[in-house]
Amino acid sequence: MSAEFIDSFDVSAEEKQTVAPSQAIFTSSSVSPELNAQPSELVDSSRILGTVLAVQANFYWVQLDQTQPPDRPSSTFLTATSQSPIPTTHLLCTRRTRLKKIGQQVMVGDRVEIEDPDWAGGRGAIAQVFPRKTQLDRPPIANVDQILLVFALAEPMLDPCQLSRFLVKAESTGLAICLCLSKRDLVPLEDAQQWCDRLRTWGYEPLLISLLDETGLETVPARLNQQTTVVSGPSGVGKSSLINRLIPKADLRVGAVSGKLGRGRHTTRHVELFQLPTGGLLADTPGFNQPDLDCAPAELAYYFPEARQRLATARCQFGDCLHRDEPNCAVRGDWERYDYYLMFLDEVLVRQEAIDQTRDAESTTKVKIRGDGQLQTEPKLATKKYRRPSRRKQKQQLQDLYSEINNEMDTDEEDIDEDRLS
Ligand SMILES: Nc1nc2c(ncn2[C@@H]2O[C@H](COP(=O)(O)OP(=O)(O)OP(=O)(O)O)[C@@H](O)[C@H]2O)c(=O)[nH]1
Ligand SMILES: [Zn+2]
Repeated sequence: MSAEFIDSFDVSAEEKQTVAPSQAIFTSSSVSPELNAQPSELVDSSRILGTVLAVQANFYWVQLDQTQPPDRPSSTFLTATSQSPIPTTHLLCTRRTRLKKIGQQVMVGDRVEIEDPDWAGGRGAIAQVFPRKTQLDRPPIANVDQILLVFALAEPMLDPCQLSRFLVKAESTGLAICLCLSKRDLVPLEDAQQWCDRLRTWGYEPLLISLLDETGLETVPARLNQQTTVVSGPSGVGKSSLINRLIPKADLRVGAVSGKLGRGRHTTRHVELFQLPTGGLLADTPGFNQPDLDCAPAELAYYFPEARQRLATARCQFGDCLHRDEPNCAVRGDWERYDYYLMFLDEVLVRQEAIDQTRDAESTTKVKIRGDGQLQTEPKLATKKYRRPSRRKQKQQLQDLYSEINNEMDTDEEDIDEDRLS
């Protein structure tokens, strides 16, 4: 996002679209049918199409597909307010009232059509949001193709359980995953190679990089080319450093690893897509160390490539097998991460149970047996706290209030008398 975009609008911290570090990451939601009902992007050079790179309050920073309107010469325009040059590759847009009325949100990553461009002022209005291919809720980004998961080989130490947790969370989005092991310079080459071999048995082909001695960096752009990628990983693994290297314009702050836990400072706040020089878009996410696992217990096995592979070639005896101690289970076995599977399964089962209990407690109907023995569903009475008090109780409350006021008046009078005396 340009500095002008951030600086020209005085928005409060609450209004800015931010992702708190405590939030679970990679919550994806299914794409709404209304969105899919909208017209698609037709090839028509008279239409102004673009991608939303950043959102702040009610303004959208849109990168245009075409660098300038076809009927205008290539040039740079000045804004009336800042007098700083705004390239015609981007427009600062509002959302058409019609979209607001139908509740159409505009997210970072959305493909949009712009109307009424004010080329000199660098402004426009979003008239249409095209159907989303994918939608992440946390961080809120549309049309993401893949997740670049960065883990350091050291500082902070690579923990296979934590890595598995991030991988499961990333797998649950259904997006492609690119795993990157950073800080190669901090461990002997053999150790790094061992990690790569180990991760291959998990079903991943990691990139091995070091920003310090610049090894492996040439492998990264090819994996990001023409894709929209979200970078994720624990704090302090070098995500911001990597993005700054790939996109110097991004200028993300790099935090030093600090504290007993070897955690990095959390410096990443805005949800924003940066353009890769080679083509494609990249978003940073805040570093955090413990993503919540919130998938359904029955889905969990599918987020381990090793289990997925087993299920592709064999079937468990029971359709609802959770792959613990059920007979003739195709998943249970001596694969390295099976114990992590069991551990995460316990976690999602506990969570599921808590959700079920809340649902029962919040149920608004109750089942009654009628005189003729038939079951009948009827609405639950409001809880006591919302029931209207009885007349007797109301009268009692009034009397209490009356005597309370009388007592207070007596006390006040006594105080006044005392004042007079003193
Ligand atoms: N030795 C070594 N240090 C690195 C490398 N890459 C990054 N660092 C250092 O690691 C520390 C953390 O880097 P950041 O880029 O801030 O890490 P981050 O993942 O963005 O951290 P958060 O913003 O907390 O999520 C900084 O001190 C970097 O200089 C590397 O390849 N080798
Ligand atoms: Zn099974």
